[in-house]
Amino acid sequence: MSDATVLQQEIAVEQEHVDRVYARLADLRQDASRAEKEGYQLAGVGTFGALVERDAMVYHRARRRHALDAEYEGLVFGRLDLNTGAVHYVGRMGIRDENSQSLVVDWRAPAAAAFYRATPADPLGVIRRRMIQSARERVTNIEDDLLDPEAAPDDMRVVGDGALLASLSKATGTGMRDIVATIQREQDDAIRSPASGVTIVTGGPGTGKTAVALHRAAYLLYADRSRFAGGGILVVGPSGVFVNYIATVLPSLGEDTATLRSLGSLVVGYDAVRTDPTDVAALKGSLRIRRVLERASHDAVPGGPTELKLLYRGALLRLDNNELERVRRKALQRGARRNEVRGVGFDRLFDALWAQAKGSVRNLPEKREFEAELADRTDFRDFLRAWWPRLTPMRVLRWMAEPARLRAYANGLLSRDEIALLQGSFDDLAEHGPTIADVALLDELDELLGRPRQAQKKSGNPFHVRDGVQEVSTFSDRQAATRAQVVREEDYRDYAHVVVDEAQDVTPMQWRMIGRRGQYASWTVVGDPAQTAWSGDVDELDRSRDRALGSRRRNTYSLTTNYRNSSEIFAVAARVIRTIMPDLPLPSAVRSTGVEPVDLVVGAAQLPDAVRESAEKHLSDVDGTIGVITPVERRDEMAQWVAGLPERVQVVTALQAKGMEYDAVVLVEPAEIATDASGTRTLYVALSRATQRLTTVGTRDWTNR
Ligand SMILES: Nc1ncnc2c1ncn2[C@@H]1O[C@H](COP(=O)(O)OP(=O)(O)OP(=O)(O)O)[C@@H](O)[C@H]1O
Repeated sequence: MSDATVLQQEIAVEQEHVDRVYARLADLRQDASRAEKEGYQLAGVGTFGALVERDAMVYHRARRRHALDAEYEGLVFGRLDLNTGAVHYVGRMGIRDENSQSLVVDWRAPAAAAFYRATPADPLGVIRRRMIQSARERVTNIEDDLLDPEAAPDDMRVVGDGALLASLSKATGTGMRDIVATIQREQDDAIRSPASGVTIVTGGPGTGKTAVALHRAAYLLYADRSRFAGGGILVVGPSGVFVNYIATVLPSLGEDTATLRSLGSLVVGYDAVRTDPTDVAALKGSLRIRRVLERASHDAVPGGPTELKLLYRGALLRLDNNELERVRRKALQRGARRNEVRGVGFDRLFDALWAQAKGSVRNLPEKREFEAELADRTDFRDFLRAWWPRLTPMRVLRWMAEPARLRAYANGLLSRDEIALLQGSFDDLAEHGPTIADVALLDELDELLGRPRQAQKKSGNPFHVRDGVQEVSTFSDRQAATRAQVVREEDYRDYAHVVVDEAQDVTPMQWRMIGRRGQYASWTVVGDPAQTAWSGDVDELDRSRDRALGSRRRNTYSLTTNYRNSSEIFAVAARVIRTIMPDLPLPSAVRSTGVEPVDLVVGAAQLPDAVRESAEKHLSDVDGTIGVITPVERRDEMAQWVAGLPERVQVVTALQAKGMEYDAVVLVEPAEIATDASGTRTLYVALSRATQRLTTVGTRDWTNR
């Protein structure tokens, strides 16, 4: 029998099982819809109990239907034939038949672990591992690994060679795909690492760190749903572009309890995309800026009153600037937070006025009455508001735009050159909002200023809009929601798990910002030190990370295979990083396309055409996305050069390219990116984004660096 015939026969065998699974899925879906409809009909009964029941039913069934729909495509992707004679199918969700027999095991269940972990050396009871590829409900291909030939029955057939490679050669879409069907063993170790403590995953470009981090989030939700869905999972990535790219992975895993944020949007109310020049970003990211902010948070309000004059029962009470300063300083002693100790400041002001009044006012009433009389006066209240207003972090950060203030706050903490570097970097705050680095400063100021105590606001709507079940709003749902903690206040901070992706680029100040949101969390931290753009103090960076992670137990994993780049493309990236890190262990790229990257050096006048033509060429070379990666300063001009090309062509800066992946990349002016060691690491990142094709275009030769 030919190989092709055997394959067709085996496909037919699997198709039979897959048909059963989809038939069962259709039944379950119908059940869910019916129950949902019945739930709505209960409304007609009109009793309170019926309404409560209705909403609970509708809510749960709608969720169930949503889950069934989300996992439709490629639902069954694996089969294990065990030496006990048992057969397990592995898929995106667990499904049982009407007799509660398992038709598919959820990929995260212990019974599915062998699918990812079994090797010929350690088959874990698996004789044959089969990967089943399908399009919608049709099985299209099968790839087998025979792990324990000695135990294999004579009639067992083994087909195919390389499901992983087939999956890696598929075109890249605009969003990241899940890898549940082809998770490799070293990745699976990290995904199933213990739920508590800190899981640290390192590895070179394309080794699946992001994929592992996200699948780990899905695994944790499966392994201990009440803990992780209840507390929530925070996923932090470097940029908005990146967060959009990975946003598609978690819903496809059926999870809706993860909050995805970029470093510029972690603080409520901000969605920063602007970047500072590298040296400014390093300064703003360094812990030394904290003391500068602390001074600002205690300073007098610009334009605030410099004296207090009150005519009281015929006598003039007067506090000059020195006196006012003394009162303010005293109230702000020992790290007091300005917005929280307003009352203390006011009390001290009353004390100072009282002391004066005692010497100059006849018929002075009791101190209490004296205070009440003053507190009733509009002129006095106006003074208090101007002298000690409630300050927002943004208002204080804007003070730093004033050179004299910045110099005063930074005096003795930053060098002259550093102060000069910062000068001007806060000028655009009012008009353009904060930069990504500023957001961590705003969070720090929020901490330093504190917040006035407020009555707890009741939320009108207990549900996030996210899962589309807005209609549930009864008492029972609210209770259920509270149990599941679907309700999270806007500035929620008590996450059960925090995932930090591209951790090598998180600055010390940003670690503080993230740490505030993960005080009770377990953590997954993934990154690659060789890809960092950080140009500041490395020890300080390590210390801040350690402080955020605390003394929790750490489990460290390293990934060694680059699944993204063709070996031809990664060879170019590897050459670049070797120039500054000759001994760095690099991952091995498993896939060769036989196509060498192209390097073009052209005159400045030809650059726009060369970029556009390269992008056009790649449009015909590949089916998926094409990234045009540019130095930060050239972003806008590049967008013009490629204007009008299909949406598959996306312009990003070298910094925005962090974590991203494209089928083809046109990298513009590499020499302008690699101006120093940090720039060389950024160039390494940019060069390792493409799966199939890479063209570098510039006006200068950059290869002999
Ligand atoms: N086991 C796997 N099966 C199939 N594809 C995989 C596997 N592991 C990783 N990939 C794919 O390899 C590519 C790179 O993965 P990912 O982005 O997670 O790597 P990374 O280590 O975070 O990369 P970088 O550090 O360069 O940003 C993705 O397209 C991912 O889907």
